[in-house]
Amino acid sequence: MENPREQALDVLIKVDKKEELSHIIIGNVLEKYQLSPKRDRAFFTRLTEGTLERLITIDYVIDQFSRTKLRKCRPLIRSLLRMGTYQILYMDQVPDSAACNEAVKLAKKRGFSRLSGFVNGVLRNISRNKDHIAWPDQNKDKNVWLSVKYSMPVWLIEFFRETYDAETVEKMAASFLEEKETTLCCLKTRGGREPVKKEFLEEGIHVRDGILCDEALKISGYDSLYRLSAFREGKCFVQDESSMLAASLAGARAGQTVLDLCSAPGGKAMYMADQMNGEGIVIARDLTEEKTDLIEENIERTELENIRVEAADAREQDKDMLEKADVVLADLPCSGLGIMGRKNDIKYNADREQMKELAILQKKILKNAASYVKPGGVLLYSTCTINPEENEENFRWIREESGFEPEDLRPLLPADLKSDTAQDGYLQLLPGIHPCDGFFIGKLRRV
Ligand SMILES: C[S@@+](CC[C@H](N)C(=O)[O-])C[C@H]1O[C@@H](n2cnc3c(N)ncnc32)[C@H](O)[C@@H]1O
Repeated sequence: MENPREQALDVLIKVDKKEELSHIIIGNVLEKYQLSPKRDRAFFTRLTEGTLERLITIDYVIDQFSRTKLRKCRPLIRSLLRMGTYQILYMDQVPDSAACNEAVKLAKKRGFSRLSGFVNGVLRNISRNKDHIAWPDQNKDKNVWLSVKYSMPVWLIEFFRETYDAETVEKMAASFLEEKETTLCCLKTRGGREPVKKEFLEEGIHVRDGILCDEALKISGYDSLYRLSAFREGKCFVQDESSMLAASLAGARAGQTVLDLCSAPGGKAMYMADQMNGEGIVIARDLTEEKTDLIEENIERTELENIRVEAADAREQDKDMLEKADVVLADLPCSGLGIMGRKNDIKYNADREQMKELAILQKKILKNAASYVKPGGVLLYSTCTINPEENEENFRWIREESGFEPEDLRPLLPADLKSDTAQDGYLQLLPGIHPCDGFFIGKLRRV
Protein backbone atom coordinates (compact mmCIF):
# COMPACT_ATOMS: atom_id res chain seq x y z
CA MET A 1 0.00 0.00 0.00
CA GLU A 2 1.81 3.11 -1.25
CA ASN A 3 0.15 5.76 0.88
CA PRO A 4 -2.45 4.53 3.38
CA ARG A 5 -3.72 8.10 3.91
CA GLU A 6 -4.39 8.55 0.21
CA GLN A 7 -6.19 5.20 0.07
CA ALA A 8 -8.28 6.28 3.06
CA LEU A 9 -9.06 9.59 1.35
CA ASP A 10 -10.38 7.80 -1.74
CA VAL A 11 -12.57 5.56 0.40
CA LEU A 12 -14.02 8.52 2.31
CA ILE A 13 -14.79 10.37 -0.94
CA LYS A 14 -16.58 7.32 -2.36
CA VAL A 15 -18.62 6.87 0.82
CA ASP A 16 -19.43 10.61 0.85
CA LYS A 17 -20.73 10.31 -2.72
CA LYS A 18 -22.69 7.20 -1.65
CA GLU A 19 -21.06 5.15 -4.41
CA GLU A 20 -21.08 1.95 -2.35
CA LEU A 21 -21.39 0.76 1.27
CA SER A 22 -18.23 1.53 3.25
CA HIS A 23 -17.43 -2.03 4.35
CA ILE A 24 -17.44 -3.14 0.70
CA ILE A 25 -15.14 -0.30 -0.42
CA ILE A 26 -12.78 -0.89 2.53
CA GLY A 27 -12.84 -4.66 1.92
CA ASN A 28 -11.91 -4.13 -1.76
CA VAL A 29 -8.88 -1.99 -0.83
CA LEU A 30 -7.71 -4.52 1.78
CA GLU A 31 -8.06 -7.32 -0.74
CA LYS A 32 -6.10 -5.38 -3.36
CA TYR A 33 -3.31 -4.72 -0.84
CA GLN A 34 -3.39 -8.05 0.96
CA LEU A 35 0.38 -8.44 0.69
CA SER A 36 1.18 -4.97 2.03
CA PRO A 37 2.76 -4.64 5.48
CA LYS A 38 0.36 -5.29 8.38
CA ARG A 39 1.20 -1.82 9.80
CA ASP A 40 -0.03 0.02 6.67
CA ARG A 41 -3.20 -2.07 6.42
CA ALA A 42 -3.96 -1.50 10.11
CA PHE A 43 -3.38 2.28 9.79
CA PHE A 44 -5.61 2.46 6.71
CA THR A 45 -8.38 0.44 8.40
CA ARG A 46 -8.29 2.45 11.62
CA LEU A 47 -8.28 5.78 9.77
CA THR A 48 -11.20 4.98 7.44
CA GLU A 49 -13.37 3.07 9.89
CA GLY A 50 -12.60 5.47 12.74
CA THR A 51 -13.38 8.58 10.68
CA LEU A 52 -16.67 7.10 9.47
CA GLU A 53 -17.60 5.93 12.95
CA ARG A 54 -17.11 9.46 14.42
CA LEU A 55 -18.44 11.45 11.47
CA ILE A 56 -21.12 13.39 13.37
CA THR A 57 -18.69 14.36 16.15
CA ILE A 58 -15.97 15.27 13.67
CA ASP A 59 -18.29 17.39 11.50
CA TYR A 60 -19.51 19.22 14.60
CA VAL A 61 -15.92 20.08 15.54
CA ILE A 62 -14.86 21.14 12.03
CA ASP A 63 -17.85 23.47 11.65
CA GLN A 64 -16.84 25.15 14.89
CA PHE A 65 -13.36 25.97 13.60
CA SER A 66 -13.92 26.58 9.90
CA ARG A 67 -15.41 29.67 8.31
CA THR A 68 -16.75 27.61 5.39
CA LYS A 69 -19.29 25.05 6.57
CA LEU A 70 -18.31 21.50 5.80
CA ARG A 71 -21.37 20.79 3.65
CA LYS A 72 -20.28 23.62 1.30
CA CYS A 73 -16.76 22.19 0.82
CA ARG A 74 -15.72 20.09 -2.20
CA PRO A 75 -15.93 16.33 -1.46
CA LEU A 76 -12.12 15.95 -1.52
CA ILE A 77 -11.58 18.86 0.88
CA ARG A 78 -14.41 17.63 3.14
CA SER A 79 -12.89 14.16 3.36
CA LEU A 80 -9.37 15.53 3.92
CA LEU A 81 -10.61 17.69 6.80
CA ARG A 82 -12.53 14.78 8.29
CA MET A 83 -9.62 12.36 8.28
CA GLY A 84 -7.20 15.04 9.48
CA THR A 85 -9.52 15.87 12.37
CA TYR A 86 -9.89 12.19 13.25
CA GLN A 87 -6.11 11.84 13.51
CA ILE A 88 -5.86 14.97 15.68
CA LEU A 89 -8.68 13.99 18.05
CA TYR A 90 -8.43 10.21 18.23
CA MET A 91 -5.04 8.93 17.04
CA ASP A 92 -2.59 9.64 19.84
CA GLN A 93 0.27 7.97 18.00
CA VAL A 94 0.03 10.49 15.12
CA PRO A 95 1.57 13.94 15.88
CA ASP A 96 -0.88 16.72 15.01
CA SER A 97 1.77 18.31 12.78
CA ALA A 98 1.93 15.10 10.70
CA ALA A 99 -1.88 14.99 10.37
CA CYS A 100 -1.85 18.63 9.08
CA ASN A 101 1.20 18.31 6.80
CA GLU A 102 0.00 15.09 5.18
CA ALA A 103 -3.43 16.63 4.51
CA VAL A 104 -1.78 19.64 2.89
CA LYS A 105 0.43 17.39 0.73
CA LEU A 106 -2.60 15.38 -0.42
CA ALA A 107 -4.59 18.54 -1.23
CA LYS A 108 -1.70 19.72 -3.45
CA LYS A 109 -1.16 16.31 -5.03
CA ARG A 110 -4.83 16.09 -5.98
CA GLY A 111 -4.90 19.51 -7.67
CA PHE A 112 -6.21 21.66 -4.83
CA SER A 113 -3.06 23.75 -4.14
CA ARG A 114 -5.21 26.88 -3.77
CA LEU A 115 -7.19 25.26 -0.93
CA SER A 116 -4.23 23.66 0.83
CA GLY A 117 -3.85 26.80 2.99
CA PHE A 118 -7.49 26.51 4.05
CA VAL A 119 -7.02 22.83 4.98
CA ASN A 120 -3.88 23.70 6.91
CA GLY A 121 -5.60 26.58 8.73
CA VAL A 122 -8.65 24.60 9.85
CA LEU A 123 -6.65 21.58 11.02
CA ARG A 124 -4.08 23.68 12.91
CA ASN A 125 -6.94 25.62 14.50
CA ILE A 126 -8.50 22.35 15.70
CA SER A 127 -5.14 21.08 16.91
CA ARG A 128 -4.56 24.29 18.95
CA ASN A 129 -8.06 24.27 20.45
CA LYS A 130 -8.80 20.57 20.86
CA ASP A 131 -9.04 20.91 24.64
CA HIS A 132 -11.44 23.85 24.39
CA ILE A 133 -14.17 22.54 22.10
CA ALA A 134 -17.63 23.92 22.90
CA TRP A 135 -19.69 20.74 23.13
CA PRO A 136 -23.53 20.92 23.24
CA ASP A 137 -25.00 21.51 26.70
CA GLN A 138 -26.45 18.23 27.96
CA ASN A 139 -28.76 20.01 30.38
CA LYS A 140 -30.29 21.95 27.52
CA ASP A 141 -30.85 19.02 25.14
CA LYS A 142 -29.67 15.58 26.25
CA ASN A 143 -30.45 14.00 22.89
CA VAL A 144 -28.33 16.46 20.90
CA TRP A 145 -25.52 16.00 23.41
CA LEU A 146 -25.71 12.20 23.06
CA SER A 147 -25.85 12.52 19.28
CA VAL A 148 -22.67 14.64 19.08
CA LYS A 149 -20.80 12.76 21.80
CA TYR A 150 -21.45 9.30 20.35
CA SER A 151 -21.79 10.24 16.67
CA MET A 152 -25.30 8.93 16.23
CA PRO A 153 -28.04 10.73 14.26
CA VAL A 154 -30.27 12.60 16.67
CA TRP A 155 -33.43 10.93 15.32
CA LEU A 156 -31.97 7.53 16.25
CA ILE A 157 -31.22 8.72 19.79
CA GLU A 158 -34.82 9.99 20.03
CA PHE A 159 -36.07 6.71 18.60
CA PHE A 160 -34.21 4.62 21.22
CA ARG A 161 -35.39 6.95 23.97
CA GLU A 162 -39.01 6.12 23.08
CA THR A 163 -38.24 2.68 24.59
CA TYR A 164 -35.21 3.10 26.87
CA ASP A 165 -34.09 5.66 29.45
CA ALA A 166 -31.19 8.05 28.76
CA GLU A 167 -28.72 5.96 30.77
CA THR A 168 -29.44 2.80 28.79
CA VAL A 169 -29.26 4.67 25.48
CA GLU A 170 -25.93 6.19 26.48
CA LYS A 171 -24.53 2.74 27.35
CA MET A 172 -25.69 1.42 24.00
CA ALA A 173 -24.29 4.38 22.06
CA ALA A 174 -20.95 4.11 23.90
CA SER A 175 -20.70 0.40 23.24
CA PHE A 176 -21.14 0.89 19.48
CA LEU A 177 -17.90 2.90 19.53
CA GLU A 178 -15.87 0.40 21.53
CA GLU A 179 -13.14 -1.48 19.74
CA LYS A 180 -14.48 -4.93 18.95
CA GLU A 181 -12.69 -8.22 19.12
CA THR A 182 -13.62 -10.75 16.46
CA THR A 183 -15.82 -13.53 17.80
CA LEU A 184 -15.39 -16.97 16.32
CA CYS A 185 -17.56 -20.04 16.65
CA CYS A 186 -15.48 -23.25 16.99
CA LEU A 187 -17.11 -26.34 15.55
CA LYS A 188 -17.57 -29.33 17.85
CA THR A 189 -17.37 -31.69 14.89
CA ARG A 190 -13.94 -30.25 14.03
CA GLY A 191 -12.46 -30.68 17.50
CA GLY A 192 -14.08 -27.81 19.43
CA ARG A 193 -12.68 -24.70 21.07
CA GLU A 194 -9.56 -25.83 22.94
CA PRO A 195 -7.33 -26.94 20.02
CA VAL A 196 -8.20 -23.77 18.09
CA LYS A 197 -7.37 -21.65 21.11
CA LYS A 198 -4.03 -23.41 21.50
CA GLU A 199 -3.19 -22.80 17.84
CA PHE A 200 -4.00 -19.09 18.13
CA LEU A 201 -1.86 -18.73 21.25
CA GLU A 202 1.03 -20.37 19.42
CA GLU A 203 0.53 -17.89 16.56
CA GLY A 204 0.83 -15.01 19.05
CA ILE A 205 -2.76 -13.86 18.73
CA HIS A 206 -4.65 -12.44 21.67
CA VAL A 207 -7.45 -14.87 22.48
CA ARG A 208 -10.04 -15.38 25.23
CA ASP A 209 -13.10 -17.52 25.78
CA GLY A 210 -16.53 -16.20 24.90
CA ILE A 211 -18.91 -15.19 27.70
CA LEU A 212 -22.25 -16.65 26.69
CA CYS A 213 -21.42 -19.71 24.59
CA ASP A 214 -19.04 -22.64 25.04
CA GLU A 215 -18.14 -22.57 21.36
CA ALA A 216 -17.07 -18.92 21.31
CA LEU A 217 -13.55 -17.48 21.14
CA LYS A 218 -12.73 -13.78 21.01
CA ILE A 219 -9.58 -12.80 19.15
CA SER A 220 -7.65 -9.62 18.37
CA GLY A 221 -4.20 -8.62 17.17
CA TYR A 222 -4.29 -10.61 13.92
CA ASP A 223 -3.92 -9.26 10.39
CA SER A 224 -6.21 -11.26 8.10
CA LEU A 225 -8.38 -14.22 9.14
CA TYR A 226 -7.17 -16.07 6.06
CA ARG A 227 -3.64 -16.06 7.52
CA LEU A 228 -4.92 -18.14 10.47
CA SER A 229 -4.74 -21.83 9.71
CA ALA A 230 -7.64 -22.82 12.02
CA PHE A 231 -9.87 -20.41 10.11
CA ARG A 232 -8.59 -21.46 6.67
CA GLU A 233 -9.11 -25.12 7.56
CA GLY A 234 -12.70 -24.45 8.63
CA LYS A 235 -12.39 -25.33 12.31
CA CYS A 236 -14.09 -22.03 13.15
CA PHE A 237 -16.01 -19.22 11.51
CA VAL A 238 -16.97 -15.65 12.41
CA GLN A 239 -20.15 -15.38 14.46
CA ASP A 240 -21.18 -13.12 17.33
CA GLU A 241 -22.32 -14.77 20.55
CA SER A 242 -25.82 -13.32 20.11
CA SER A 243 -26.16 -15.33 16.89
CA MET A 244 -24.76 -18.47 18.54
CA LEU A 245 -27.27 -18.03 21.33
CA ALA A 246 -30.16 -17.65 18.88
CA ALA A 247 -29.13 -20.77 16.97
CA SER A 248 -28.61 -22.70 20.19
CA LEU A 249 -32.04 -21.70 21.57
CA ALA A 250 -33.60 -23.19 18.44
CA GLY A 251 -32.59 -26.50 20.07
CA ALA A 252 -31.92 -28.52 16.89
CA ARG A 253 -31.06 -32.16 17.69
CA ALA A 254 -29.38 -35.00 15.79
CA GLY A 255 -31.67 -36.60 13.20
CA GLN A 256 -34.06 -33.65 12.90
CA THR A 257 -35.15 -31.64 9.87
CA VAL A 258 -34.28 -27.97 10.24
CA LEU A 259 -35.37 -25.27 7.81
CA ASP A 260 -33.38 -22.02 7.82
CA LEU A 261 -35.30 -19.65 5.56
CA CYS A 262 -32.87 -16.71 5.35
CA SER A 263 -29.56 -18.39 5.79
CA ALA A 264 -26.72 -16.56 4.03
CA PRO A 265 -23.84 -16.50 4.78
CA GLY A 266 -24.87 -19.58 6.75
CA GLY A 267 -23.63 -18.87 10.28
CA LYS A 268 -26.65 -20.16 12.17
CA ALA A 269 -27.18 -23.03 9.73
CA MET A 270 -23.61 -24.19 10.36
CA TYR A 271 -24.00 -23.81 14.11
CA MET A 272 -27.13 -25.98 14.09
CA ALA A 273 -25.67 -28.58 11.71
CA ASP A 274 -22.70 -28.88 14.07
CA GLN A 275 -24.94 -29.20 17.14
CA MET A 276 -26.78 -32.00 15.32
CA ASN A 277 -23.46 -33.83 15.10
CA GLY A 278 -23.78 -34.23 11.37
CA GLU A 279 -27.02 -36.27 11.66
CA GLY A 280 -30.31 -35.08 10.14
CA ILE A 281 -30.50 -32.17 7.73
CA VAL A 282 -30.41 -28.40 7.76
CA ILE A 283 -32.05 -26.94 4.67
CA ALA A 284 -30.34 -23.58 4.23
CA ARG A 285 -32.18 -21.19 1.92
CA ASP A 286 -31.64 -17.66 0.71
CA LEU A 287 -33.08 -15.43 -1.97
CA THR A 288 -30.43 -15.41 -4.68
CA GLU A 289 -27.68 -17.67 -5.99
CA GLU A 290 -25.16 -14.99 -5.15
CA LYS A 291 -26.21 -15.44 -1.51
CA THR A 292 -26.44 -19.24 -1.58
CA ASP A 293 -22.91 -19.31 -3.05
CA LEU A 294 -21.70 -17.70 0.19
CA ILE A 295 -23.30 -20.52 2.18
CA GLU A 296 -21.73 -23.11 -0.14
CA GLU A 297 -18.28 -21.55 0.33
CA ASN A 298 -18.63 -21.71 4.10
CA ILE A 299 -19.83 -25.31 4.06
CA GLU A 300 -16.94 -26.32 1.87
CA ARG A 301 -14.48 -24.77 4.30
CA THR A 302 -16.08 -26.21 7.43
CA GLU A 303 -16.71 -29.66 5.84
CA LEU A 304 -20.20 -29.88 7.37
CA GLU A 305 -22.10 -32.50 5.41
CA ASN A 306 -25.65 -32.25 6.76
CA ILE A 307 -26.56 -28.94 5.13
CA ARG A 308 -28.49 -28.71 1.87
CA VAL A 309 -28.43 -25.30 0.18
CA GLU A 310 -31.37 -24.01 -1.88
CA ALA A 311 -32.22 -20.67 -3.49
CA ALA A 312 -35.80 -19.78 -2.57
CA ASP A 313 -37.90 -16.71 -1.86
CA ALA A 314 -39.18 -16.97 1.71
CA ARG A 315 -42.13 -14.70 0.82
CA GLU A 316 -43.56 -17.50 -1.34
CA GLN A 317 -45.09 -20.41 0.53
CA ASP A 318 -43.43 -23.76 -0.30
CA LYS A 319 -46.31 -26.26 -0.22
CA ASP A 320 -43.90 -29.22 -0.15
CA MET A 321 -42.56 -28.14 3.23
CA LEU A 322 -45.88 -27.68 5.06
CA GLU A 323 -45.58 -29.15 8.60
CA LYS A 324 -42.33 -30.92 7.65
CA ALA A 325 -39.73 -29.22 9.87
CA ASP A 326 -38.84 -29.94 13.49
CA VAL A 327 -37.23 -26.52 13.70
CA VAL A 328 -37.81 -23.48 11.49
CA LEU A 329 -35.34 -20.63 11.86
CA ALA A 330 -36.58 -17.23 10.69
CA ASP A 331 -33.47 -15.06 11.08
CA LEU A 332 -34.90 -12.30 9.00
CA PRO A 333 -33.70 -9.26 7.08
CA CYS A 334 -34.01 -6.31 9.45
CA SER A 335 -32.88 -2.74 10.09
CA GLY A 336 -29.68 -3.99 11.79
CA LEU A 337 -29.66 -1.38 14.58
CA GLY A 338 -28.06 -3.90 16.94
CA ILE A 339 -24.88 -4.15 14.86
CA MET A 340 -24.26 -0.47 14.12
CA GLY A 341 -20.91 -0.78 15.89
CA ARG A 342 -19.75 -3.22 13.22
CA LYS A 343 -21.30 -1.58 10.18
CA ASN A 344 -21.04 2.20 10.18
CA ASP A 345 -23.36 2.58 7.22
CA ILE A 346 -26.35 1.38 9.20
CA LYS A 347 -26.54 4.33 11.57
CA TYR A 348 -26.24 6.90 8.81
CA ASN A 349 -28.56 5.18 6.31
CA ALA A 350 -31.36 3.82 8.52
CA ASP A 351 -34.77 5.43 8.20
CA ARG A 352 -38.13 4.89 9.85
CA GLU A 353 -40.04 4.36 6.62
CA GLN A 354 -37.70 1.53 5.63
CA MET A 355 -38.07 0.03 9.13
CA LYS A 356 -41.83 -0.06 8.71
CA GLU A 357 -41.48 -1.80 5.33
CA LEU A 358 -39.14 -4.36 6.91
CA ALA A 359 -41.68 -5.10 9.65
CA ILE A 360 -44.26 -5.88 6.93
CA LEU A 361 -41.82 -8.11 5.04
CA GLN A 362 -40.99 -9.95 8.28
CA LYS A 363 -44.69 -10.64 8.94
CA LYS A 364 -45.07 -12.12 5.47
CA ILE A 365 -42.09 -14.46 5.95
CA LEU A 366 -43.08 -15.36 9.53
CA LYS A 367 -46.51 -16.48 8.37
CA ASN A 368 -44.94 -18.91 5.89
CA ALA A 369 -42.33 -19.96 8.45
CA ALA A 370 -45.03 -21.02 10.93
CA SER A 371 -46.73 -23.16 8.30
CA TYR A 372 -43.58 -25.34 7.92
CA VAL A 373 -43.40 -26.31 11.61
CA LYS A 374 -44.42 -29.88 12.54
CA PRO A 375 -46.81 -30.36 15.49
CA GLY A 376 -44.52 -30.18 18.53
CA GLY A 377 -41.87 -28.34 16.51
CA VAL A 378 -40.20 -24.98 17.04
CA LEU A 379 -40.33 -21.61 15.29
CA LEU A 380 -37.40 -19.41 16.22
CA TYR A 381 -37.60 -15.75 15.19
CA SER A 382 -34.50 -13.60 15.38
CA THR A 383 -33.22 -10.24 14.14
CA CYS A 384 -30.08 -8.19 14.75
CA THR A 385 -32.04 -5.05 15.48
CA ILE A 386 -33.43 -3.00 18.37
CA ASN A 387 -36.86 -1.93 17.17
CA PRO A 388 -40.06 -2.99 18.97
CA GLU A 389 -42.06 -2.93 15.74
CA GLU A 390 -39.76 -5.45 14.04
CA ASN A 391 -39.18 -7.46 17.22
CA GLU A 392 -41.64 -7.68 20.13
CA GLU A 393 -44.63 -6.58 18.04
CA ASN A 394 -43.96 -9.07 15.25
CA PHE A 395 -43.30 -11.82 17.78
CA ARG A 396 -46.65 -11.10 19.45
CA TRP A 397 -48.33 -10.94 16.04
CA ILE A 398 -47.06 -14.33 14.83
CA ARG A 399 -47.84 -15.91 18.21
CA GLU A 400 -51.46 -14.82 17.93
CA GLU A 401 -51.70 -15.55 14.20
CA SER A 402 -50.23 -19.09 14.52
CA GLY A 403 -51.62 -20.03 17.93
CA PHE A 404 -48.15 -21.37 18.86
CA GLU A 405 -47.06 -21.28 22.52
CA PRO A 406 -44.09 -19.20 23.69
CA GLU A 407 -41.39 -21.35 25.27
CA ASP A 408 -39.92 -20.34 28.63
CA LEU A 409 -36.30 -19.51 27.79
CA ARG A 410 -35.05 -19.23 31.38
CA PRO A 411 -33.80 -22.84 31.72
CA LEU A 412 -31.98 -22.51 28.39
CA LEU A 413 -30.08 -19.28 29.01
CA PRO A 414 -26.46 -18.97 30.17
CA ALA A 415 -26.26 -18.21 33.91
CA ASP A 416 -24.90 -14.69 33.29
CA LEU A 417 -27.78 -13.65 31.09
CA LYS A 418 -30.76 -12.13 32.83
CA SER A 419 -33.90 -10.99 31.06
CA ASP A 420 -37.35 -10.02 32.36
CA THR A 421 -39.07 -11.37 29.28
CA ALA A 422 -37.34 -14.77 28.91
CA GLN A 423 -40.26 -16.58 30.56
CA ASP A 424 -42.52 -15.16 27.84
CA GLY A 425 -40.37 -16.75 25.15
CA TYR A 426 -38.29 -13.79 23.98
CA LEU A 427 -35.39 -11.51 24.81
CA GLN A 428 -33.99 -8.29 23.48
CA LEU A 429 -30.22 -8.21 23.86
CA LEU A 430 -28.74 -4.71 24.06
CA PRO A 431 -25.11 -3.78 23.33
CA GLY A 432 -23.50 -2.19 26.38
CA ILE A 433 -26.01 -3.95 28.62
CA HIS A 434 -25.42 -7.53 27.43
CA PRO A 435 -21.98 -8.77 26.37
CA CYS A 436 -22.86 -9.08 22.67
CA ASP A 437 -24.48 -7.37 19.68
CA GLY A 438 -28.02 -6.06 19.89
CA PHE A 439 -30.24 -8.99 19.00
CA PHE A 440 -33.83 -10.19 19.33
CA ILE A 441 -34.67 -13.86 19.89
CA GLY A 442 -38.19 -15.27 20.23
CA LYS A 443 -39.13 -18.95 20.49
CA LEU A 444 -42.55 -20.50 19.83
CA ARG A 445 -43.68 -24.14 19.84
CA ARG A 446 -46.50 -25.59 17.80
CA VAL A 447 -48.77 -27.35 20.31
C1 LIG B 1 -29.93 -11.56 8.80
S1 LIG B 1 -29.40 -12.19 7.32
C2 LIG B 1 -29.27 -13.91 7.66
C3 LIG B 1 -28.03 -14.29 8.42
C4 LIG B 1 -27.89 -15.79 8.54
N1 LIG B 1 -29.05 -16.41 9.13
C5 LIG B 1 -26.66 -16.19 9.32
O1 LIG B 1 -26.75 -16.55 10.47
O2 LIG B 1 -25.56 -16.17 8.74
C6 LIG B 1 -30.86 -12.15 6.36
C7 LIG B 1 -30.78 -12.85 5.04
O3 LIG B 1 -32.10 -12.80 4.47
C8 LIG B 1 -31.96 -12.89 3.09
N2 LIG B 1 -33.26 -12.55 2.45
C9 LIG B 1 -33.79 -11.32 2.26
N3 LIG B 1 -35.00 -11.44 1.67
C10 LIG B 1 -35.23 -12.76 1.49
C11 LIG B 1 -36.29 -13.50 0.93
N4 LIG B 1 -37.37 -12.90 0.43
N5 LIG B 1 -36.18 -14.85 0.89
C12 LIG B 1 -35.09 -15.47 1.38
N6 LIG B 1 -34.05 -14.81 1.94
C13 LIG B 1 -34.11 -13.47 1.99
C14 LIG B 1 -30.82 -11.94 2.81
O4 LIG B 1 -30.24 -12.25 1.55
C15 LIG B 1 -29.89 -12.21 3.99
O5 LIG B 1 -28.90 -13.13 3.61
